[in-house]
Amino acid sequence: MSEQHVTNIELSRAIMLCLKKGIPFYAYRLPDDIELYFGAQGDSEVRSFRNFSDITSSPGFIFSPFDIQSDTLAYYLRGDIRLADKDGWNRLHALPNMEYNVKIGEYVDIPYSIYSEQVMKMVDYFRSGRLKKAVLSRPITVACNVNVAEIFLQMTTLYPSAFVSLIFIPGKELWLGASPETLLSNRNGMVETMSLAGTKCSDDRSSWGDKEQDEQQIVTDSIKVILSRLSGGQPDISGTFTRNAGKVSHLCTLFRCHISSKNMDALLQELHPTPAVGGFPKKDAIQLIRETETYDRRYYAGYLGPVLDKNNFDLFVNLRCMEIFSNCVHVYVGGGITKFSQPQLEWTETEIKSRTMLDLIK
Ligand SMILES: C=C(O[C@H]1C=CC=C(C(=O)O)[C@@H]1O)C(=O)O
Repeated sequence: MSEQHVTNIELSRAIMLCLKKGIPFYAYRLPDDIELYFGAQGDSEVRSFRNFSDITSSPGFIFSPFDIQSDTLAYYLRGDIRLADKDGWNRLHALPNMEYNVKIGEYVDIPYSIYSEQVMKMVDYFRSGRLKKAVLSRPITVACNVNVAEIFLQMTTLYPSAFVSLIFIPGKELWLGASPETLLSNRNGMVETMSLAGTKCSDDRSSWGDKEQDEQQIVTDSIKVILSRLSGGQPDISGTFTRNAGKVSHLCTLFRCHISSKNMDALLQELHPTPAVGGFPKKDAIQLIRETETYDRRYYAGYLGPVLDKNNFDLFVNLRCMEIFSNCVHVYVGGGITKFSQPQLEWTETEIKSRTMLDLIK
């Protein structure tokens, strides 16, 4: 997306320097790409993001929560200093130490006994016909002290087709992830998105079951309606195929169409959260999630990604991610629940998904 080129060593050094000095920064590697990108903000005041017209300075990075009605802020982190800029290193070194507190994480695991009750509560809703699908998630806490730069680089090797990212807002947020899911990618009005749902182990060669096909079709139908309305035409839609995402595979359908810039904010608002992380119908599903889950998702299943300018950006769903604290990490995992769901199978699915992150920290 831009002209810069950063080596692993340069990136590691920059990450460690920013963590030590309290400098807000982001780092990422786009899916199926090899370039590493890094941007740091020259001051500590990270502004909120409401819509694309707020973006007056670029490049930068959007970091938005799952529940945009909640108190959790959506941020736009400016990439004032990039490593590949001629004087990037010097400018980074010249920044003063900024004050910040390292956050301490709490123990927030959800045991199977609670999780299975939550699944059954949702299944009852679906059987009574009020809703078709909702995504139930849970945090997993691991006591550890991670080397953030090392894990970020390992992720880029292990998950070549993922969006690998790291974002640091001193005293507030430190998140790492390897997302398999594009939310919205824009190249001067030509937008792409995907319907990604249904999960099996990547070495499972059996054909997809009804439950998986059904839950992915719900996402596909919902995206198709939104794109058709906002583009005023029919989007190009790929066939549905199996997409590998490390330890797991998903069903995937790709969409492409032209959207005018005046409709871009509306498109983002309507797409997020797709039924791949929220549910369907959207408003009722979000309400059911609020009533059922016993923790706050905050940025898990939100969206994030680089902005080159208002008309060129790549946003991904914040999945297969972890939040890093001084004493532990929280890994977040979820799965689509429909009337066909069985608690034990859903639990196992979240266990397998969690390996994407857990294998790197244990
Ligand atoms: C909600 C997650 O995955 C979503 C994306 C792909 C497959 C999913 C599923 O099979 O349920 C989920 O919709 C997660 O990984 O936490």
